[in-house]
Amino acid sequence: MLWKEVQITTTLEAEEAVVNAFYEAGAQGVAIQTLQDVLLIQQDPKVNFVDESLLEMDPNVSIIRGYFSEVEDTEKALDQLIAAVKTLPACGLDPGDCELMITEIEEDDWANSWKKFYKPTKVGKSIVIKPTWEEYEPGKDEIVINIDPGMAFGTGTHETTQLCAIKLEEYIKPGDVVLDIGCGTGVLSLIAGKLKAKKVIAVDFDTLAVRIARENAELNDLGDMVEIREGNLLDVIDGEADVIVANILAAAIVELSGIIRPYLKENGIFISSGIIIDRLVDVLVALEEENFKILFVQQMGEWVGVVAQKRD
Ligand SMILES: C[S@@+](CC[C@H](N)C(=O)[O-])C[C@H]1O[C@@H](n2cnc3c(N)ncnc32)[C@H](O)[C@@H]1O
Repeated sequence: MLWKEVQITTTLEAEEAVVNAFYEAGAQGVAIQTLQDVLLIQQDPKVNFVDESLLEMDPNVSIIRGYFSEVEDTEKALDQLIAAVKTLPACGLDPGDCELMITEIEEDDWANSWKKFYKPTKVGKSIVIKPTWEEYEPGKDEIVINIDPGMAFGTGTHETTQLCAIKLEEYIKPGDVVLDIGCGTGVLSLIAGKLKAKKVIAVDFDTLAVRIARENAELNDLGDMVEIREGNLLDVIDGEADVIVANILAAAIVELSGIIRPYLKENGIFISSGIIIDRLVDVLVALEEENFKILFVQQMGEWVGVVAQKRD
């Protein structure tokens, strides 16, 4: 179905009034974009990529986009919208230049527009994480992971994923048993599989992530070796692993630290991330209380990755 996207660039003070004008003119949906919002989105751990050019936005400007379906009389809607915006100065609001842009978009393009920002990403020495729809010619010794993230976290572009991936590359030995707690798209499990782990068990409590991770395992011919289970943290795990990786939030890493020992072999490695720098101390204290030796701490942006080893 075709949609008309009508964009008006206005001032922060006129933002609310312009949004109202959009709705009164019959817009089916309205999206607001300000520099403030972009900065907030960038800090959200569930968002993997932000178009860098958005960070150059004027901080005093608000871009409002309204969406009109083809069944509406868009000409009439536009006239009504423009008339409403023109009344704003009389109400004491300065709407600025009100630059207007109208674009026709396919509904499908709208839903998939984020895909153009997701490109193959090289992580560590040999890992390349690539979206399924991009072509990539691997170099010698490169390991390519194909990912279709759908709505799950884990494109490989986020600092926390990369912190874990780099350490998996360093610590996994052929034949290892690996657990991936909070697997999202399954990206870390697939890396472990391609690094020749013997068995990988991945867990997520999000049903959608579990489905997407299973699809990605099949896509990478790792369906037999990487097993995806739905559940909370270690609830659906039995047995011991050589390496456990968990890219969740600090609170979950602290909780895991207290229950993880029985699931790790002697001298086993626990790689964790998703830890915002302010919570690093809590994680380190929790690990030390459980007699883990801290082998490595690395920061990327405001995120930290920690590698710890189980001691007797
Ligand atoms: C930050 S994402 C990491 C995804 C992927 N492992 C990566 O590194 O890109 C965290 C994932 O953990 C899952 N998660 C959060 N809390 C969990 C819990 N208590 N038990 C299982 N999964 C959890 C979320 O659903 C999400 O998919």
